[in-house]
Amino acid sequence: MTHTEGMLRDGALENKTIIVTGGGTGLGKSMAGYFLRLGANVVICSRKADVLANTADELRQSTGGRITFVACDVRKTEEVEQVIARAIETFGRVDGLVNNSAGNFISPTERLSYKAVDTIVDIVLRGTYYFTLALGKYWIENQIKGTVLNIVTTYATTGSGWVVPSAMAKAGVLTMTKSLAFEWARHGIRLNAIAPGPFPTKGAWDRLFPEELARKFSFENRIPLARTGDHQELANLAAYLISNFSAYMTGEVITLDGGEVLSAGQFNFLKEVTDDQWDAIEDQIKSATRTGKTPE
Ligand SMILES: CCCCC/C=C/C(=O)SCCNC(=O)CCNC(=O)[C@H](O)C(C)(C)COP(=O)(O)OP(=O)(O)OC[C@H]1O[C@@H](n2cnc3c(N)ncnc32)[C@H](O)[C@@H]1OP(=O)(O)O
Ligand SMILES: NC(=O)C1=CN([C@@H]2O[C@H](COP(=O)(O)OP(=O)(O)OC[C@H]3O[C@@H](n4cnc5c(N)ncnc54)[C@H](OP(=O)(O)O)[C@@H]3O)[C@@H](O)[C@H]2O)C=CC1
Repeated sequence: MTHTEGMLRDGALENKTIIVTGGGTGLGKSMAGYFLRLGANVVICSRKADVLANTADELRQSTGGRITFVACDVRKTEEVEQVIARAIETFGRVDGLVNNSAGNFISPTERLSYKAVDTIVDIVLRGTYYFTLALGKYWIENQIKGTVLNIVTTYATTGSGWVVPSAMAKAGVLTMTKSLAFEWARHGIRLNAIAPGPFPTKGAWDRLFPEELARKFSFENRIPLARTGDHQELANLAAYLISNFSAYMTGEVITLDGGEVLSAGQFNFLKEVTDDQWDAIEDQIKSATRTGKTPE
């Protein structure tokens, strides 16, 4: 068994219909593909119909699963409602939602126009609460115990410079996850989140690690487990959180980042100390302890 293999048993998502926003590319496509392999019906949506059509064809062929797509800008409530209506029309009902669509790019915040900030916040935060609200109403009205999975970031909790609109919006999504998890628990609706570390995708890499930067900063040095994530690792966790296996979990955010977020640990700079230096340090500390002892 390796981390690049599917984790859940065959049929784990049978009879579930799951909407994956931003499912035409990157991590959304990988999650959609794995959900199909586990027997789910999948609806992918995003702005680019041609990208969605190609992904739907590819995944249908590779998995033999049932998938459809609807073009939708998650910032437009009418389009969000159309996706849900189409999903119900095609598959009879909706059981799960993965809020995965996002926009992001690195920039010094003082260089941003109001519109640039609005663009990111609207895709990430507004898009997520539009979809969640629309489906939540449908689930409550139809007594369906739906499940929401929100894809956030580790900096939704820590904050981060140079991606401030994304950080503000993802933090809002995380707070919504926890708040609604409590409020809607009485309807059997669960909400959880994943905070991924770096998982190579074209969308993220083009906007966050342009060549100029990629040459300078290596993930091997920054990430304790010395690698980026594999899409299947994220898909495994996503499938678990959307499945009935996680029925007792709600309001949780799970970090999947090879330990990257732990770099804030106050003594982690000691990573640079060699074994010889540790010998000397140990002697110094023990000697200071001895001389500091009260004489008998
Ligand atoms: C490894 C750790 C990962 C960390 C976490 C990762 C989080 C992620 O979210 S990665 C996912 C990244 N994927 C995407 O962003 C895909 C979708 N993105 C896009 O389509 C564009 O990048 C978009 C977000 C800018 C939206 O495109 P569009 O709706 O076409 O918007 P405009 O091109 O019209 O731009 C709107 C506004 O923003 C200004 N702007 C755009 N890029 C930049 C930039 N690089 N620097 C500064 N400003 C930028 C643009 O100029 C527009 O503003 P105005 O000029 O005032 O009109
Ligand atoms: N890759 C990584 O290392 C990390 C990613 N993440 C998160 O993972 C998720 C997926 O990112 P990733 O796969 O890397 O990047 P992608 O760029 O591949 O995915 C983003 C998706 O969002 C869609 N999208 C953008 N704007 C809109 C909109 N207005 N309406 C509907 N859909 C929209 C895009 O499709 P289209 O252009 O067709 O609209 C695209 O499919 C995001 O939530 C991201 O924040 C978090 C941490 C790390």
